[in-house]
Amino acid sequence: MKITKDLYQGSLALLTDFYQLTMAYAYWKSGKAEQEAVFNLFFRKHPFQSGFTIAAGLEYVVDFCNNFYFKDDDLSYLADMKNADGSPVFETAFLDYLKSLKFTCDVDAVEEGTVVFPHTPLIRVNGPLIQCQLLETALLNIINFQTLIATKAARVVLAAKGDSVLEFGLRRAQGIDGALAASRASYIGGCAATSNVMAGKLFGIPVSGTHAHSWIMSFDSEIEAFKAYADAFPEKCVFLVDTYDTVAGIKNAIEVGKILRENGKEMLGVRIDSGDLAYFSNIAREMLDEAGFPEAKVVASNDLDEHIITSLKIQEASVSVWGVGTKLVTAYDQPALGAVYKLAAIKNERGVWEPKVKVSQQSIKINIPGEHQVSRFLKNGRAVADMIFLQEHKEDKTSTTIIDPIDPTKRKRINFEDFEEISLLKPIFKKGEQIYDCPKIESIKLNAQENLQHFDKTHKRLTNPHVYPVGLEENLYQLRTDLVFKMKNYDK
Ligand SMILES: Nc1ncnc2c1ncn2[C@@H]1O[C@H](COP(=O)(O)OP(=O)(O)OP(=O)(O)O)[C@@H](O)[C@H]1O
Ligand SMILES: O=P(O)(O)OC[C@H]1O[C@H](OP(=O)(O)OP(=O)(O)O)[C@H](O)[C@@H]1O
Ligand SMILES: O=C(O)c1cccnc1
Ligand SMILES: [Mg+2]
Repeated sequence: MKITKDLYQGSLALLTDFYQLTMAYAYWKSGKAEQEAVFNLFFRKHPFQSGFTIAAGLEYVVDFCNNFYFKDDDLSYLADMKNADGSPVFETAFLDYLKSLKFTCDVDAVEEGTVVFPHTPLIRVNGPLIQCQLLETALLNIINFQTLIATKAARVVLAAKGDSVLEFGLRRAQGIDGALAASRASYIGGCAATSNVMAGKLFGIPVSGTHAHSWIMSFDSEIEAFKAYADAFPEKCVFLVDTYDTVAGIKNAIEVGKILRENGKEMLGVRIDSGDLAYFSNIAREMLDEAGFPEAKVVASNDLDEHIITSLKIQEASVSVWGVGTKLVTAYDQPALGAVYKLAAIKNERGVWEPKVKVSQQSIKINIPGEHQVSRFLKNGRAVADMIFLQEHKEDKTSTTIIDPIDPTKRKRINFEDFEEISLLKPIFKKGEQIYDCPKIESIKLNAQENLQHFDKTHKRLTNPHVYPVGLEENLYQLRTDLVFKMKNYDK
């Protein structure tokens, strides 16, 4: 689908921070607009203290880049902006330049659903400085949120250990767009369906659901409500049993289940939305089994997340479908992923690439200079390490050492012939032309599942996971160290 067309009616070029436009103007004014640059989008820490992150949002980025242009009304809005002295912020010649601006960047990115780690670029943009700069805010907005939610969903789904997880978040999501993007990302992360009908239509996600307490309350009795629902939806009966008394509710559900069966239909299950979910799900399971409904499912909901689901599993709750809303779509325990977008290299006036670093007191904030590639090494289908490197450093080598970007005492020797090597960054745009077909959401979801299977369970543990090694190829590590020393004047 065309996200900008269907959701936003056109270009999103103004979906940016004002400072991107002021920098763009100043780049143009100082003659730097067309200077070639490389920017990397990466995060520094997994969200939720997770041992892995699931990349998501690329289809939105592709659509954003394809529709990256300034409309006439965008330009008149900018033309009306005034400085304190009443003069225009942007001169007309610059606005004319923006009007004729065409997206001409190369974009390489990891595919949606890929398991990713701190420091590795999720997106690499190579092109005129002004364009690279103008993409920053929107790319971060898109990737930060969808990657965050896909990761949360993957954790919830891991906790559910093969049970279906339904995403019920729309009513508590962060606004309309937050809800839609969250439903999409939740599906990528492994949810089986969403309650969000518009997300179903826009993204091709399965839609499902049960019914609410209001349905029961609108009748004189619970059993009448169940019967009426069964009349309307004989194929889709999941009865919400906790409006008045959960045990009595399960009895009523069984009674109506028997009527359905007499008519050749099967009750799908019951939903419990309050109280002790371990206690009531076990009672429901026993009562359903005893009454001859072993196939009927027990659905649980009510402020669930991966930790409560894990606890309920440990308590041997008899839940087989989990409805998860608020804590999933709002990423309740960590509401933002902190991915950043940093200049990594720039071509100087003599046409020579210069790698760039931002020096920081905190070593985690020192970026990695240069135009990177990322390789994942697998042995017998199991991922063992990721390597960030510069192409020219790897050529002619049969082995190398990778070095942790934060703790140089952590190293790993890599003999290339011992591993299957996968290149994570795929070409998406070449000189502004899209050369990548965005996969269907089903294959993105499958990609996430297959990717996760490559990782040892110790990395997928929800608490205190084992850290997966990601390192800089030794020459890149040296380049970065030398550059930091140079910028800090340590060599003087
Ligand atoms: N056996 C259990 N072990 C751990 N957590 C549970 C268990 N049963 C329910 N929970 C969780 O405890 C919390 C209970 O919240 P709360 O007290 O607000 O719900 P409630 O009073 O049962 O329901 P409601 O207010 O919707 O009628 C929910 O997050 C729920 O998922
Ligand atoms: O709990 P969540 O993970 O967000 O899942 C969605 C919730 O939305 C519905 O009720 P709602 O919360 O609107 O009302 P209730 O809590 O009074 O049942 C549903 O019954 C779930 O409880
Ligand atoms: O279909 C449901 O059961 C549902 C949908 C949204 C929120 N809570 C529950
Ligand atoms: Mg609730």
